[in-house]
Amino acid sequence: MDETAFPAGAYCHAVSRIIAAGQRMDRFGWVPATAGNISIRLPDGTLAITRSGGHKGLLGPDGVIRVDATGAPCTDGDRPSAETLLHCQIYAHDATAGAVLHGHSVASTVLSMAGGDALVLEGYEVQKVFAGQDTHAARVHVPIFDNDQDIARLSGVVAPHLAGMHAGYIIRGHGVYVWGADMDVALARLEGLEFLLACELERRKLG
Ligand SMILES: CSCCC(=O)C(=O)COP(=O)(O)O
Ligand SMILES: [Zn+2]
Repeated sequence: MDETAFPAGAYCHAVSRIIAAGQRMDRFGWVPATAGNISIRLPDGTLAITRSGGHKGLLGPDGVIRVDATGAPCTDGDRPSAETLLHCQIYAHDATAGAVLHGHSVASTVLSMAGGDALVLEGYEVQKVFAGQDTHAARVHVPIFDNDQDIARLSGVVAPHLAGMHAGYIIRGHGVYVWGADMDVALARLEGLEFLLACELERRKLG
């Protein structure tokens, strides 16, 4: 790592934030098995991101690696998240994004498999956690994209929709992507979105 590229300790701080975020997501059951991935943008534009295949609730410092803005590992042989390109795409699209979170909750998985190309959430006080949502009477539109094992192709489908998003997006039968200016904001948005999805699932069960 080029330690001169940003303040000393910034990488270590990012790693500890990612480890803590993984633990928090795990407590909610949003990263079962080896699901999910987490990243932080570093001051030089590179990313600290979870290594592919590890349990995100049990990360150690070795479970986080560094990639460049295109997703290429900074250390030969490192294998970043299989979904790194989706993180890179968000950072490239939004210059203010500082952290990206991806989880596989039951609610996002089940609701997205019920059909449709978006979830529209309305009437919930918690939706005010999203930028531009000043009242429960507004509508939060969360797009749903069909899952695809070809992440480059999937990112091409997501790309034209990024500009209009304020709460993140869902990949069908897979999970959510959420981001924020820093890890605290990203976690608050993830928690807010997952709360809304859990409510929506309960409402539909009530009929
Ligand atoms: C068992 S989860 C399948 C892969 C996935 O969707 C995911 O989020 C984790 O992949 P990664 O390469 O980031 O560990
Ligand atoms: Zn995933």
